[in-house]
Amino acid sequence: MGKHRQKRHDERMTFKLQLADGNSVAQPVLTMPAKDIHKYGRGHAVVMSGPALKTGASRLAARAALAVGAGLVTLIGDRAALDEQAAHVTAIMLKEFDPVSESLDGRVKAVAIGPGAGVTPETQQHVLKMLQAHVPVVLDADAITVFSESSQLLFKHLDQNDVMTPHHGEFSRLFPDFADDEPLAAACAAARRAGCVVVLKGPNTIIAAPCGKWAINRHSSPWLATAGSGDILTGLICGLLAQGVPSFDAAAIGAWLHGDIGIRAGPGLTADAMPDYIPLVLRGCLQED
Ligand SMILES: NC(=O)C1=CN([C@@H]2O[C@H](COP(=O)(O)OP(=O)(O)OC[C@H]3O[C@@H](n4cnc5c(N)ncnc54)[C@H](O)[C@@H]3O)[C@@H](O)[C@H]2O)[C@@H](O)CC1
Ligand SMILES: Nc1ncnc2c1ncn2[C@@H]1O[C@H](COP(=O)(O)OP(=O)(O)O)[C@@H](O)[C@H]1O
Repeated sequence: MGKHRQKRHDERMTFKLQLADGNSVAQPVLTMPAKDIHKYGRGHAVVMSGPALKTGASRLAARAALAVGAGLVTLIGDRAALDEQAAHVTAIMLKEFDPVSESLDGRVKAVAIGPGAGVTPETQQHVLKMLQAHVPVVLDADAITVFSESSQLLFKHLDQNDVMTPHHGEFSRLFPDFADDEPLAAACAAARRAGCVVVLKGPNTIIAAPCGKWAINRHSSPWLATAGSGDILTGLICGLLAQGVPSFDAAAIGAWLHGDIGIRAGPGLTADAMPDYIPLVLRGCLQED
């Protein structure tokens, strides 16, 4: 394992993954946080903003990370991007930050990068820099595509605490030799090769770990096929990781919660509206003493 990881605190873990029939993701159990918890105890998540005029996708991810329970969420990026973000967010914090020359605050517990990032050399640099930090990283969208021609470089920096969330198009670019395989076999082979958790998205979403463990989330709805829906999933997983949920469980629970949003909301669902369903979805999972 290349990266130093922070010790996970079981008392901080309020989400429990449940599997039915061996590998089907079932409704997770959410327990109340400790009475004396504070926001840093619930975890600080960081989402890398896309550049100006491409900030929407990262904002969706940040909103989902906060709503799923991270105690604090910060969008990081350049000044022009943050000026745009500032017109839209309130509870989410903003920090001007250059991942190449600066390091993350030691209290950050999870990072998401890729939504709206752009397929550019800068995105590749930013991803590699984030992967050198001490925290789990969720890679989505352009953070995956940008390594189409240099997948080995990416795989060298990933470990089992990281999660990547490709749709089939992104998957085919990074794993062209598995792209035509049956999805379960493809996702498992990809996780082994990449050395991280792979979430192969679709009507059924497959979650595969490098150790061979896998699960399928069938709890979903075609209303989720809407622009920005995957950015919400990225934020959910990042927010769960920030709360100390282990990466495989965070990916599987995130997929179930995402599906539940689609089922509850139904027709007319847009990604903008998805974070508003998260409290309802979480209440459905809550086990009160
Ligand atoms: N509100 C926003 O600002 C949004 C920004 N987005 C960003 O837009 C950029 C491009 O992302 P896209 O995902 O649209 O495009 P991609 O750059 O991944 O390419 C889409 C191409 O992949 C193919 N493909 C194959 N299988 C697919 C599948 N299962 N789902 C989707 N496409 C598939 C499509 O046919 C299409 O030609 C990313 O940076 C993304 O984060 C999107 O997330 C949508 C919302
Ligand atoms: N037909 C479908 N049924 C169920 N879920 C779907 C369907 N189509 C897409 N989804 C889900 O919606 C999300 C779409 O993500 P993605 O393709 O990355 O879109 P975007 O880049 O616009 O955010 C994924 O989580 C995927 O599993």
